[in-house]
This record gives sequence, C-alpha cells and structure tokens, in this order.
Amino acid sequence: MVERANRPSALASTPALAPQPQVTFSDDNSRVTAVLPTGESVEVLLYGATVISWKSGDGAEKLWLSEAARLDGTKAVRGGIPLVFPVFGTVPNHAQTAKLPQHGFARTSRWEFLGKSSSESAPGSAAADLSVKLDFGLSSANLDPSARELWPFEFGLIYSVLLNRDSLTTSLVVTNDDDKPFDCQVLLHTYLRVKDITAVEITGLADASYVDKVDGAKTKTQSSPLTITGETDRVYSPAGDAAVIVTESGAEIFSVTRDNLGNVVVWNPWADKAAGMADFAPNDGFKNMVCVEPGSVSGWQTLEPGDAFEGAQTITLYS
Ligand SMILES: O=P(O)(O)OC[C@H]1O[C@H](O)[C@H](O)[C@@H](O)[C@@H]1O
Repeated sequence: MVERANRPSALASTPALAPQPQVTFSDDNSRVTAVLPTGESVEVLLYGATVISWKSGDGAEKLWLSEAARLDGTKAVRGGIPLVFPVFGTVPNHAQTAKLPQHGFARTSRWEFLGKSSSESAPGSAAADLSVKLDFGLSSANLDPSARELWPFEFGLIYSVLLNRDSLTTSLVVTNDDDKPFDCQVLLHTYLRVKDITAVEITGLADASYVDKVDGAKTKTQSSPLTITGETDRVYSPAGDAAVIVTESGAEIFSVTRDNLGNVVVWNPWADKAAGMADFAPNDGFKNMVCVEPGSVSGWQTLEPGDAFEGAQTITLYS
C-alpha cells in the first residue's frame, strides 16, 4: 500500500480557491435580514411579513418607513411594504369580509419564517449574480382566534421576498384549504421613498381608469403623467400590464411591474391627513414618500376549494 503522504498532492499544486461570495443572513425570531455580498439588503418583520427596509448596494434606503412606526406587533407598520389581505380598506356591504378591520389581518398577524434560498450555491456564481429569497407563511391554523372569528375560512398564504442586485420582487400565493369558496382581495402596500414629492412624476398609467377616493369615488381617466400636489388616493385599473415608472426631477428612479395584479393604488396622505396619523412621522414625511400599490382590489378573487391565486410585484432600480 502506498502511503498517501508520499504521493504528490494534487491539492497542494492547485491554487487556493477564492472564497465563494456569500449572502449574510440573520433571524432573531422577530425579523429576518439578508445582505448580498455587494451590499444590497432587505429586512422583513415577522409581524405582518412586513418588508421594513430595502437598501441598494450603496446603503441608500429605497422604502419609506415612518419614524413613529410601531415595530413591536401592536399596530400595522406605517411604511415599508405592509400586506393587505383578505380585504382592501373596509367593504361593509360584502358579507364575508364586512367584520374585518381595514386592510384585513395579514399585516397584523405574526407570520412564520419558512426559510431562505440563495443562488450562491450555483457553481461559478459571481457576487454580481447572487440573489436571495425569503419565504414566509401564514395559515388559518396559526391565525389569532379573534381574526379567525372575523373570517372563518381555512386558507394558506405564502409570501416570498426575492432580493436581486437591482430589484426586489414580492409575491403572494393564496390557497383555499376550505371545503367552501371564499372571496378575497390582495394588495402590496409599497411605500416608495422619494427625495421630494413635488418633483415626482408617475407614468405608465396613461388612459387608465381610476376611482378617485378623494373626490367622491368618481371614476375618471388618467390623461397625463400623474403628479402629486395634494392628498391623492386612487385605485387604477390599467388595461394592460405596463410598468409604472416613478421619475424624480426627470430621472427614472423606480419601475414597478405587476404579475397577475390588475390594480395599482397610488396614495399620498399630504399634510393634513399625515398630521392626523399618530404613527406618521415626521409630519412632513409625506414629502418623502409615495405609495404605489399593486393589487387585486376592484373586485373579488373567488377561490374554490383547492384553488390558488398568485400575484407579484417587481420593483426595479435605475442606476
Ligand atoms: O392607514 P392605513 O389603514 O394603513 O391605510 C392607508 C391607505 O391605504 C390605501 O392606500 C388606501 O387607498 C387609503 O385609503 C388608505 O388611507
């Protein structure tokens, strides 16, 4: 038998492998954070599966989060990306959801972290190609009994947050695990951060009809790029699925694409409404945000037993 030690070692002559770039990750039982090797990061609170931070590689925050947002699970988070399910706003004349609080219970429930997957294990992957996906789950089985009483259906929700170098995708899958159909609405209530709302223009909604919630719920048609000059609360129903582009001072900053979500809500509370919200700070924070909220809210998704509905948004940054 030849002693291994006497043989020339193939390994010894191989140059040391460069360390694989890694996604850094932390989970402290209340929030999950992932950081790509190139610096991009995302932070998700288990309460509501609310994305509370999304940073580009240079450390710039892309989402607006109120300085007075409660992050302790006592109130829906003011900012980031709260999840709206199974009702948007309140719909008193819809028997199934009439008892639910505004925007339902998904944003005020504690979700389970199901796990992470990243592209770093792919052989030869370069730092620039890395992405990470975080999955969260909520089902009737782990719902607070008080919420279950208000909406007594067996359901499952899987929410996935995918961070790439230049984009964030959030997608929600709803399944009906009951033996009877239920109706639901979903919406990704994204608070985008801007430097100066008066310099913002939103395109991609041309010719779309919308319900103007600050003008008696009248139905109108968008004729030109949208600028925000006062309280704005509109539910758009664009005919196609064109991207919604947010520009600031003429430069494109965000593109929001939708997958299987027929509505886009655009919301800015402006000065008076912002001042009236105890968890909205600073008072002039409305100048630094605009909500662009892909969803399915102008009608109902009726899910038969065993059926599923999936909807997603991708927010891409311009460099
Ligand atoms: O205060 P919240 O329950 O978080 O709702 C905040 C806003 O959400 C959506 O954008 C609705 O269209 C608005 O009417 C509502 O004011």
